[in-house]
Amino acid sequence: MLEKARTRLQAWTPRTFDGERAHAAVLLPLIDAASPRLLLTRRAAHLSQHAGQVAFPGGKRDAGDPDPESCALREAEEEIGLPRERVELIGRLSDRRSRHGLIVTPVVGIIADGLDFRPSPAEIAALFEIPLATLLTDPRRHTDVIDDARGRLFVPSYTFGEHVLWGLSAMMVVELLAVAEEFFDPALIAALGDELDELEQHGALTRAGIGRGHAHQHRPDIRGDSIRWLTPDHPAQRHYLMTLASVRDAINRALFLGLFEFEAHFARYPVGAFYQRHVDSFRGRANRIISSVTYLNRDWPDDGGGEMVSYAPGDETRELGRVAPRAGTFVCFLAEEMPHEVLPARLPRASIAGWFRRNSSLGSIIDPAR
Ligand SMILES: O=C(O)CCC(=O)C(=O)O
Ligand SMILES: [Fe+2]
Repeated sequence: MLEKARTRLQAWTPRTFDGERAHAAVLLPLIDAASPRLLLTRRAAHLSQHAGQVAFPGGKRDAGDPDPESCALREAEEEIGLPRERVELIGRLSDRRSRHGLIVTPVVGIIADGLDFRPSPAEIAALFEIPLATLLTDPRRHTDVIDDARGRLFVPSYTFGEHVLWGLSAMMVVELLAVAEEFFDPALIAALGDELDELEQHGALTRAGIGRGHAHQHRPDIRGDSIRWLTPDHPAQRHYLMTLASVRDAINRALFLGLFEFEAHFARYPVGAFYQRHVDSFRGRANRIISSVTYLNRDWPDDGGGEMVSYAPGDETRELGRVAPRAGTFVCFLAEEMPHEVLPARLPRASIAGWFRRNSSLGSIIDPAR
């Protein structure tokens, strides 16, 4: 598992705060064991900031720290007595802004099992470890709704005995799990890619349009992909639909969204094709609640283009982020909220776009599937 985490973190582009230097750093220590564990601390009760809270070892950058890694390693050495030469750094996660306005860069490191820590009583009240496998079951006790400069965030709060892991540290854990864990088996992604190739060779794709029912029209100036709806008749497609049904259940458990159905289509964007900025559902008019996209492109080059660009809900000019369409990458977002577009690609681009639906009719408007 850590082998994968290593390669996946290396390929990950964490978000940074534009033009702002990170002012603090923390170390997420991953203990190398058959079932890897994450090492956490509870800060001493008498500290001036974040007293008694669960956190990763770390702190503010010194003049002597050339980068966030040096800062995190120095702090970990001071706080828990972890010698820096015992840490194999494997990557960074996205910067986070603390409640006090501090920008924190998380760095991830692997350490051996059975190291002898020496927590500093001045700073640390307790050290504890949580298996990644436990965190992957999403054992949240509740969900905190946090309004942040980037929008509203739903952040899990986990309780482990007397320790509560929440806030910034929980966000870091969620990102680590999302990056390090391979959600889809690469063999499934490859099989889906092969099925799409085959459908294309048999002329089974149709040019995608925009609008539903009578309003449906082909507008290659707006979107240039060709599609085919997934069916459970093919093993790989069935497996994909079943996996997404488990995602639906997990989302319903955590967020009470009442998602009911899932529909998805393969999409092939020829070289140079794009999909202009749009939202996938119009507020109150339809029942697509969450959009999902899974990319199928093996060995996608850094300069391949074809990124999906997302924009801030309510401010379509503010870019939120870009996702390269690399095989196995999976994205999910609120269908009515988030404008997004597909940039032209240098190579044919393959994906599966899907929607979790709520089954409802609103007055006289009955929203049909598709
Ligand atoms: O392929 C993508 O990245 C997004 C596709 C999309 O926005 C859509 O099909 O509605
Ligand atoms: Fe879309």
